[in-house]
Amino acid sequence: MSIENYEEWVQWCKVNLQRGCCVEEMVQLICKEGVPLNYVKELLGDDYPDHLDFNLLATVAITRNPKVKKIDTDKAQIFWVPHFMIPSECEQVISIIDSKLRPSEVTASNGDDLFRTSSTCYLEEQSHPFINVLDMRIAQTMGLPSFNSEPIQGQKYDIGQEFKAHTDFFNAGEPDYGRYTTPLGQRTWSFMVYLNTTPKGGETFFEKLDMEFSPQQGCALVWNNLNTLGFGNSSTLHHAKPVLEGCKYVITKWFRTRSFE
Ligand SMILES: O=C(O)CCC(=O)C(=O)O
Ligand SMILES: [Fe+2]
Repeated sequence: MSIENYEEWVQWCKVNLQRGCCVEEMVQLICKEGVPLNYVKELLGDDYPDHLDFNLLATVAITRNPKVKKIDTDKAQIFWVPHFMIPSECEQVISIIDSKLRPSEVTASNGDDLFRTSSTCYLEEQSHPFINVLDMRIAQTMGLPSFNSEPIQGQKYDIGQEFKAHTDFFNAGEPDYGRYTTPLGQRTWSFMVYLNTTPKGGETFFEKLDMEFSPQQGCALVWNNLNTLGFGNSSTLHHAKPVLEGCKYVITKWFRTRSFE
């Protein structure tokens, strides 16, 4: 082992493990200090979580499915799934969402009340037989187990409503990181389905890639929020642009690292 401050890192790991700190957050913080991953694994020994295989995560089934379109960029893994749901399925989910809606919340308030103005609801698997079918279809398409992913979330945007530029992963070092990542771990892949074709506006805009996607009924937009070291990929910054005409309905499912265990 030949990194600077080795003994200090050993102590730091010991103290923070004893304090019950989130190991994933520790891994990210040590990596951020420039310590290579193989040393981080050595420092944490048996406490290094085996489920953190981000290379495996980057090669899950959806990345190898010929019916899925890979978006042409080397900065992020983004996929477009045409006809993931048929129109009657979309209509059915829209009516379930309409019966459950409440205004959306953001995970950490940033002081901007207009940051996310859509309405939201959770669609737990047991809430409706079709939601269970959908949950399994999403997991199968991803090639990831659905347990330890978040329940499907439904959202509706009316005219003028949006979700300003944000990333879906949680930032290590931020005050609520531990709370958000316990017990499911970091967010990995985002799987979003457009339930209707919005006549104008409502595009999902990846500003760092200068790419945007218009809501098309039944199509899914899917992206990996992490890079192969497990860090949040800042190129996945995205903005759900304001709806200009009609409305927009989406469902989203976020997978988490602990689904690997
Ligand atoms: O509605 C969209 O286009 C994106 C939604 C989104 O980014 C989210 O819910 O995290
Ligand atoms: Fe998002």
